[in-house]
Amino acid sequence: MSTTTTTTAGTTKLELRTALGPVYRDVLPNPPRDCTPDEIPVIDLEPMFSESLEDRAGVAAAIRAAAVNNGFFYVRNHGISDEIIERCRQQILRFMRQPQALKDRVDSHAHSRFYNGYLGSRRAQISPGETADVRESFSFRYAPGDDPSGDPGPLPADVARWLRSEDFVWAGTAHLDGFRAACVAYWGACLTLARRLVRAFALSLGLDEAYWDDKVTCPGADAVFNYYPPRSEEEVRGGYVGLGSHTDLQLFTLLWQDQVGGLQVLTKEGQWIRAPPIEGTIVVNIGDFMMRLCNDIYKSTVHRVTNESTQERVSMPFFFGLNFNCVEGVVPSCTSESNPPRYAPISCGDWCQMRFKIEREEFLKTEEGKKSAAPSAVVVAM
Ligand SMILES: O=C(O)CCC(=O)C(=O)O
Ligand SMILES: [Fe+2]
Repeated sequence: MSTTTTTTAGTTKLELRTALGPVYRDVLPNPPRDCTPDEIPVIDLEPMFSESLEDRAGVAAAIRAAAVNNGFFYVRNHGISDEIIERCRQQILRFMRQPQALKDRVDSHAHSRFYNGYLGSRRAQISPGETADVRESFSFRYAPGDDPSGDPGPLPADVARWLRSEDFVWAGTAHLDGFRAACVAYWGACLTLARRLVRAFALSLGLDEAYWDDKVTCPGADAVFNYYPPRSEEEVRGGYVGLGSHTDLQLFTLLWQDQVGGLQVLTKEGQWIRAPPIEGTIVVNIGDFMMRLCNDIYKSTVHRVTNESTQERVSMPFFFGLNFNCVEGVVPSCTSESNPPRYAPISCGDWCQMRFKIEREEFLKTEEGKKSAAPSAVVVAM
């Protein structure tokens, strides 16, 4: 590949935020280019739903190959219907196109204890060395009453204390007929798919398929609906990003994106590659917690988004992890006497909380962040 011949002299350092403090990556000076099918393959999930273990093992092997490489792949035949996706996308557009005051009813800074609700454009900055994010988002989390596998019923206290859903997100959007139902239907379909996929991941790591089954009963299942408006002239001139460079936090992310494009992935070599929309697919990428559990065999890969088009862009990631109370260390199949665990066990909940907190606290110290501390009733002029 031509990128490997570039000398290190022209590289730049990219600072990334992690739960444990900053880490750095070298980035080549080459402009972003399209990915090749080897770099971000398309995996057909049809055989994952087969009765035959051999079929399922084939999918697991394909996942492993992608996960050790760039940690990103597309899946098709994933089982989430076009109707569920389209209804959700339409409702997100409807929510985002409302007057600012209506969106601020569910403002995250003002109302949420757990980073749920609405975040306006330039109200967060995921990457410390880039700009605030020109992205609006609406987030909600696992609620037992909405679980597509059925309400798990009364939860033990150590599980219940980790529940992160908040009703204000639905109370403040109740005027949008069908909004909640469409969001929850998409979220539920993602959760069902993720619980299947986590079995394929277990198989891919040489574990029993059921290895994590009882640890995903009340899981990290965070929907974050992203809306990237076309950037203003000023934002284009200022080199504003849509969503700055970052890694995802949990086991893996399911990411539906519309046809506008803008997602980029940083390869091991330090080359930005575009992950263009492919109709009928969902992007899957490895998160930091999975990388910990498999002792770095699978890669939690840096990615970023900028909407360079003149259209609105919608993406609908779903972040999937273990039950937040589960304290999990490196899995047995990824460690040996000669390859000891690099990471201490930690709960998925603590892991996520650490980074969300750092991100919010650091942002509130920036100039743009200080404006977010304004009372929610005040629409702050940008
Ligand atoms: O919008 C996208 O394509 C990616 C979003 C993303 O990376 C995230 O929300 O973590
Ligand atoms: Fe992401």
